[in-house]
Amino acid sequence: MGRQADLVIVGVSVGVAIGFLVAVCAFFSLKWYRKRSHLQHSSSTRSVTSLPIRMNGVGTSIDSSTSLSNTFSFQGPQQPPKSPQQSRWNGHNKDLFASTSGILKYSYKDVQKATQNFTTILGQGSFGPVYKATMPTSEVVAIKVLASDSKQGEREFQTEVSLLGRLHHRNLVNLVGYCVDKGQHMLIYEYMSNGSLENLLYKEGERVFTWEERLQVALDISHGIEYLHEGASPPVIHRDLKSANILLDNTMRAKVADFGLSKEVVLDRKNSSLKGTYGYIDPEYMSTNKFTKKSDIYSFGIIIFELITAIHPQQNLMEYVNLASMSPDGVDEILDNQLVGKCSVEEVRLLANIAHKCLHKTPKRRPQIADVSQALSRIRQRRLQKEDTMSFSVGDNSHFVKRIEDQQVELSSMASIREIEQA
Ligand SMILES: Nc1ncnc2c1ncn2[C@@H]1O[C@H](COP(=O)(O)OP(=O)(O)OP(=O)(O)O)[C@@H](O)[C@H]1O
Repeated sequence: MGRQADLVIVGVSVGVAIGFLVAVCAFFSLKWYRKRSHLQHSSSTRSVTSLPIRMNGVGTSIDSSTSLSNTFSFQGPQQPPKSPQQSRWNGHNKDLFASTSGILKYSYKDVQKATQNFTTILGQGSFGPVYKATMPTSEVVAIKVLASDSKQGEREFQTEVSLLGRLHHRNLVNLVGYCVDKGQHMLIYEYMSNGSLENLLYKEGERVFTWEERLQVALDISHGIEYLHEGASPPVIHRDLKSANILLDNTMRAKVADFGLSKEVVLDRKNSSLKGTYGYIDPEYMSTNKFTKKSDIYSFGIIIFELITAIHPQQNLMEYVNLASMSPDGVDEILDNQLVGKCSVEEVRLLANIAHKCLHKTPKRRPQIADVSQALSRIRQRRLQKEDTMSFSVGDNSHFVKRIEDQQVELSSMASIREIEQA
């Protein structure tokens, strides 16, 4: 009986011990499971909702669900080689593109707020409206909203984002951000407070546009194109150079805008396969359908004549130019009224001569953009030298005036000495 009681006690103790062990194991397993599932949850939340990135010194976050990863691939020279860790995070590479190219990605909400719910319209282009906006970084920008029903617009949007990510020059309008959210595609550019060259030349009531400013604008455009043709790798042909695509900043320095957004030309209300804008298109391109750098040079020649004459290419500019070219001083007759008597006729003729070369019928005989820049620089240097000579001669006169004044002082003091002696 006593032995039986011992056995029961041992059995109960073993049972209690096993039960305790099982309970302890269950407790720790539960704790470990909870910890693990929490970690998994937080890491998946991070990768699905937002990626914190830092660009241009500004911290921001990108919504990975709206990344461009599924729509196009980017292979710019500035993209750093992928690290093994990056390759594993394949789904987020395009967000890294946004950070490496320095172009910020904004949400629809950000843009809506920055444009005061799209009420600050600057103008309407063929791709959609453009709004003025102040971003959370307090930078003032221009936001181009691409029409959502335009398939071509979407393709061009992708082209421009990838292009501009690698193109930076002081004479190009910088892309500073973009938004692809809620079915909308928007491009965010630096704000150019003096608007387009087209508005400056043709809108009534715009400020006086001096000859010196026009020469500088021509040189700025030339440098912008030079960067596209000679500096970018691979080279970029603009395809839609026109005064509406030249924008001016607060100091009246010009920048080339809208590369990557060239659109098809509408002829007889039908889209042709040609790209560009009526009045600026190289006739050689119209007949061969081959667009080269020299077609951009042609369009630039037209812009130079706009600067000289303030006649719009869609208002028979070329007819006036051809008529004027029949006599050596013909260009004086078509000079913008604002400039008459306020600029050097010699300089006008030199500039017209450059424009004529750009418009040569045979593309091969048109100058390269670097030659155009040089020729424009020479006109400006010439003017600066002239100004120097003039200021030197003005300086000489003042020297003579000073000497005469000194002599007068000397004479009068001599006279007063004589008066004293006589007294
Ligand atoms: N970065 C900018 N800063 C200030 N204003 C701008 C900027 N970009 C465009 N605008 C203005 O917005 C208007 C529309 O510009 P947009 O580039 O869309 O069309 P466009 O070049 O005039 O015509 P198209 O689309 O037919 O080429 C123009 O009046 C232009 O001056």
